[in-house]
Amino acid sequence: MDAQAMKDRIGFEAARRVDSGMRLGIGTGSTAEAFVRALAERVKEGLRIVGVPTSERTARLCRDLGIPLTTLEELPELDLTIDGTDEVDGALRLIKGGGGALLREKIVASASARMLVIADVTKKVETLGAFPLPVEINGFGIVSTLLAIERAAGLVGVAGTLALRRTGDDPFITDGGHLIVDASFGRIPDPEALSAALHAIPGVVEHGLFLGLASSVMLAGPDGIEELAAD
Ligand SMILES: O=C(CO)[C@H](O)[C@H](O)COP(=O)(O)O
Repeated sequence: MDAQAMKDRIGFEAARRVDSGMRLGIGTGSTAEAFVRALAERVKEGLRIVGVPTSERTARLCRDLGIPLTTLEELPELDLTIDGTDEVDGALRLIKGGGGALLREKIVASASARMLVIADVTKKVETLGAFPLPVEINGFGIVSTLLAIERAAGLVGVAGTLALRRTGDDPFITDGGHLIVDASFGRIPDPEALSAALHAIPGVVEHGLFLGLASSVMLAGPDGIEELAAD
């Protein structure tokens, strides 16, 4: 099964977990898009849901496919968020933000009673950190913020290069108008400590460590779907 077929399979399975009447957070990325396409088919067949998208990109796709949308202002509490991930460990801790939507993704997941994560098996890791950690930062005082990130990381035993994310020659700008720094720390032995250290930096808007948010994870592989659930 090729990569797209695995995404389509997991997207289809995730869409089956959605019940009529649900208030749904809708994730961002290629796996989330496969879910959106499968969800749209169910909506056409009569499934009644209302979704809150985690990015402008997802909002556009949902609108094109006829999925009813609202905002968190209108609907501040959701039943379920379904989203992809860049990495997941055995404790269901995630690194997200490869698509640059981590801030809205985290706000939406935090407003949801449950978060179902969908991915292919290659995203499962022993220890988080092979995927560079996206850190969303304010545009003011970037150099000071980068130095503070380096210092904070050092205090919790990680180090590595920081790269400002770009789109061509220009900095990548998030839906919230911020910048993203991709931090290649390698192995992150204590994600909770790193999360707290990054949150203490004023220029850091949010980071891509999603800790204690995922309730379950469905991983598609060549032999079928593996499911991991929080204790
Ligand atoms: O966090 C994300 C976007 O900010 C995505 O969910 C993550 O990057 C996974 O994307 P894909 O399904 O395309 O591999």
